[in-house]
Amino acid sequence: MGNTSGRAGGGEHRHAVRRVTVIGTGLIGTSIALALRARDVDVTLSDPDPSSLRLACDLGAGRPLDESADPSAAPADVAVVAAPPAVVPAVLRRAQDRGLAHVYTDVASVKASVLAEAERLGCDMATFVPGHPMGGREKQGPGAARADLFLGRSWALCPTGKADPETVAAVAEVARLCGADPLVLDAGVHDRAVALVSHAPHVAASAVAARLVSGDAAALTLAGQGVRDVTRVAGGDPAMWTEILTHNAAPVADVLYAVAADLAATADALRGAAEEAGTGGSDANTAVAGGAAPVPGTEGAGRPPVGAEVLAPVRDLLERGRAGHGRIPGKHGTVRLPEYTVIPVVIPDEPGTLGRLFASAAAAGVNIEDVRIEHTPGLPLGVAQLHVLPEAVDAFVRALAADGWSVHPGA
Ligand SMILES: NC(=O)c1ccc[n+]([C@@H]2O[C@H](COP(=O)([O-])OP(=O)(O)OC[C@H]3O[C@@H](n4cnc5c(N)ncnc54)[C@H](O)[C@@H]3O)[C@@H](O)[C@H]2O)c1
Ligand SMILES: O=C(O)C(=O)C[C@]1(C(=O)O)C=C[C@@H](O)C=C1
Repeated sequence: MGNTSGRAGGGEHRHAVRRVTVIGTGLIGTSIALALRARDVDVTLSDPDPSSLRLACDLGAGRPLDESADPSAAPADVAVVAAPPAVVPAVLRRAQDRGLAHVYTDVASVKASVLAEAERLGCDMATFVPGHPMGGREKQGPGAARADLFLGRSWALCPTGKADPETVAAVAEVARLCGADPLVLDAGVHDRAVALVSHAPHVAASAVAARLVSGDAAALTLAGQGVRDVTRVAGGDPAMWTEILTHNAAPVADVLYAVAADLAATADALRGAAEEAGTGGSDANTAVAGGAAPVPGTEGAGRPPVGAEVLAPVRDLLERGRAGHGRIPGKHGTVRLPEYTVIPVVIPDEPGTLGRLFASAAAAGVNIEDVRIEHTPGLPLGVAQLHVLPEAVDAFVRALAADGWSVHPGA
């Protein structure tokens, strides 16, 4: 990105942010509000969907904005518009007209189109600093919100040049209060960057996941962590993602053509290898249902190995893939998240099991910080992966074992 980007002033222009209004209490708005509440910021909330607003308030994300009062009498320091990209400019314009805050930002996943429309609608660009926190989930709504969603993540800020440094500093402070690292960059540069690191990967994940729709049930039973990792984001909301992709269409298309070319070259090479090895078949489900097929490039089938030059494009993609993966900065940047120890517990797949397990934890005085359940369809057992603080592990394992649980520390 050369000199078109930079970390937002690290203290030079620190701005005290004490009152924030969040407009749109879905996943991102509520996560921001929860993070700000944890730093004692006074947060007011607004959403056209009363059930989202109520749930956000019940989660402790803030109190409802009094829509009947005149907000310009006591404007918030910052208003955060956390609505879908297409409505952000109109919501911003209305918030500015009402005088809700001194400074405004948004969180939309695309920036150039939002900026252009905000200008077209006559929004005040001197008080608007477009933003995009690079943390999220494949779930929607306030129920999925987490105060730690942005810890150690970059938070893009794309000021137009009309906003003064104090205004940019106020929004950078919101990002910092959420535990993120603000990064100032041009909107077009931002959109090309997220096409590469977020939007095209989302489409690629969906393309892989879409193959599973017609996948044989027997094949899906073999799903392990690999396919879960590769397709996690494909669980996102299709309506929201269609909007995001449409707003960043050209940069995403560029990346997808390159991905498609790599996939096509790899498929051609593998088809060539299969033909050379005389194994020909092309249906993944047939391969699973019909037993083991000879692996091209090995001597196992009693045929000569497939030539290295036939497989060169495959190897080349795998090498470049590993190199690209290695360039992704550490998941949480320089921020250290609490380290939890994972305690696997084998649990029967029957009603009430988790309740009893949590009751055992509570009786032992141990807080379960997070829980994941691994469960193979059709099996009567699953594994609950309980995340606890390291200092609680010994007492916890003893207590669970004493209660008769099949507990497997270190497994
Ligand atoms: N989901 C992610 O991982 C992620 C990450 C970073 C940024 N974003 C961006 O955050 C924004 C919100 O996404 P989300 O995932 O929180 O979606 P969400 O569906 O969880 O929440 C969107 C909220 O906006 C509200 N809303 C709709 N129209 C509105 C309007 N006119 N005025 C005010 N509120 C309105 C909805 O009622 C809903 O509560 C989007 O712009 C998205 O691009 C999403
Ligand atoms: O982690 C996820 O689930 C996300 O999809 C988050 C993610 C991303 O691609 O990193 C998705 C869209 C956003 O605009 C920002 C972040």
